Amino acid sequence: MAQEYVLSDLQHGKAECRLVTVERTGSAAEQHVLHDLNVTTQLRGDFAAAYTDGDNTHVHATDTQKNTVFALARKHGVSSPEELLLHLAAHWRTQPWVTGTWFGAEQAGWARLGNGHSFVRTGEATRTAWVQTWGEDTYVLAGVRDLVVLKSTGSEFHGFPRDEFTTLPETDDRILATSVTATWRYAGSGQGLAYDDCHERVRTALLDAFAHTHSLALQQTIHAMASAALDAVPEIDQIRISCPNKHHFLVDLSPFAMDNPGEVFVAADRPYGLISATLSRTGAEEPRAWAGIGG
Ligand SMILES: O=c1[nH]c(=O)c2[nH]c(=O)[nH]c2[nH]1
Repeated sequence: MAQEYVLSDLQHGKAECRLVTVERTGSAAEQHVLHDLNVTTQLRGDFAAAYTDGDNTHVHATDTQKNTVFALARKHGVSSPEELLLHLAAHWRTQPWVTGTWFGAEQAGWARLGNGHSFVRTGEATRTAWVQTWGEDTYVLAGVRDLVVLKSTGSEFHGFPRDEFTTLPETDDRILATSVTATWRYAGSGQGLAYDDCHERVRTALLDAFAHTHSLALQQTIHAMASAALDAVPEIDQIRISCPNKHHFLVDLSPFAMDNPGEVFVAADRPYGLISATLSRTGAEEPRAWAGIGG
């Protein structure tokens, strides 16, 4: 007898559409506005026949989805990654057989080089955004990744359990370094907000909290950063932060008859601690909003 299996979690779309737009003012001394995005689309819906029978009647081709990214960028412009994704969601959620959508974007930064049309890539961090719909519900999330920060003092780690496998010494002064991935969810349906401004305020809150928290654990710093973001930006309801602990170990220079009073370190790249948490306003948990969103 043939086995019965359950087919689920069907989605298809185009990953990593590299979209670059140039907003032109048309004046003689043009100040172009550049947007550099990496957009991924995913549709959920009644697509089972394509998997079971190769029947593509309901399949909105991933090529069509890619074209829609570029066409809607032309039609609406790209005022922010969130707004472009909301236009994509508004388009696709009304198409036949589509019951849900998922759109993600990463934005690379470009800084001006003075003449209005020349730019240099800023490597500091990548801005991220997601819009997803489940039936009538819309969720807008945004974030930052690869925000690399370090403090050369003001970090301790002690009081942890010791057993037969523990070798880590306790410390009251160490380097704390990490690469912050933070993702936040805008309250309610998350629409109609000043996304660039919100992004800047969250980023500032995260960096200020990192700098000004005297850290007893990276966990405590993560909590301080998340709280600072929720305090500073009422437009957001939840924030998830994930941080690798980029260990810096004091080098033993005693074989060379040298001391090392916290000045020479080896930066180890792996393994690394990996620590994360989500902080939500009370009652604001929305697990569906986070489906398919890492970090
Ligand atoms: O801030 C830290 N948190 C940990 O959980 C941990 N574990 C570890 O080995 N070092 C650290 N540092």
